[in-house]
Amino acid sequence: MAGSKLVLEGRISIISFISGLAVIIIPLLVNFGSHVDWIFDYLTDVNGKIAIAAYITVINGFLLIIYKGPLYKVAVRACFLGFTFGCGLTLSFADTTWTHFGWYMCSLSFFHYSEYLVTAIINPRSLSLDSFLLNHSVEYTLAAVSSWLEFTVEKLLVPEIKQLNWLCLVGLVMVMCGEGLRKAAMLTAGSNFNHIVQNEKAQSHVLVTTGVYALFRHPSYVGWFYRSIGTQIMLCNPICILGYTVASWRFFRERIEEEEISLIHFFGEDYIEYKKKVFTGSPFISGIRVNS
Ligand SMILES: C[S@@+](CC[C@H](N)C(=O)[O-])C[C@H]1O[C@@H](n2cnc3c(N)ncnc32)[C@H](O)[C@@H]1O
Repeated sequence: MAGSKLVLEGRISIISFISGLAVIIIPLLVNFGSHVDWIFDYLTDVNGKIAIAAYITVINGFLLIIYKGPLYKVAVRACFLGFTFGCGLTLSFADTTWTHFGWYMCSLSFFHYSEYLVTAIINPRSLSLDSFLLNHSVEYTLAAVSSWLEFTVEKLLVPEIKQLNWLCLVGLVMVMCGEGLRKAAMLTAGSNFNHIVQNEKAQSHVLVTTGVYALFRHPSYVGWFYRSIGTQIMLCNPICILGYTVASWRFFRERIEEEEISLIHFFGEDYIEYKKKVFTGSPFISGIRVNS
């Protein structure tokens, strides 16, 4: 991989993500006087909303003219994620009680975009629109929508629990560490990493046991697990903190067992030896039992 060029889809996704992200310059271009909370004024102002809507419409029009068919589908998704990141960033710096939701918007859009970009770098042969993980599963979508609903309802009924700054910071740190660990795992495993668990061994598939794989057997799942709980801590969503913890723990317990059956089939004794030495990384998950 070293020295090789990023595939066309990857390059288009970067341009499109930045085009969406550039929405942050709109409030900077418009002079709203010397208000301290001028970004908040801008966000709530009708003209501000019209400017944002006009911006995204124009950018989408450009993408539609420049890119055709499958390339447009990549561009529009990356642009939407960049736009969400930009709106989240603007909200984060605004003088509003929605700051932590702004952090959440940034973390969610960054996660989905970086999954695509890193896949384009490490394993372009497996790259597809699914690499954005936007349509991961019905359960995943339901979990996301539930967290937005819980945040909104509690913000209306018990607004004080949404302002626990220290807790939001703990969540933010968990999100950043989890995200970092996941991306480190993807970059370490390289072309051996695939969003779809492989049941047939590719000729080039080798067992990775170095870097973060020397610390944990399933570092990308560890990262995802803590990152997803971190998003709910950041939003101070008590119901979803519990729900996300239980649901993701069950999901990864099953997933790790299934994956390890294939890995033992692929690498035999080498994987069994590796399994003896290195912990899965997830609490109370030991992986597939092997009789030796
Ligand atoms: C979504 S990746 C997850 C990798 C790993 N479970 C983790 O959490 O970092 C799934 C793919 O990685 C492959 N894989 C998992 N562990 C591996 C290892 N130590 N070396 C090489 N390939 C591995 C599996 O065969 C599967 O196709």
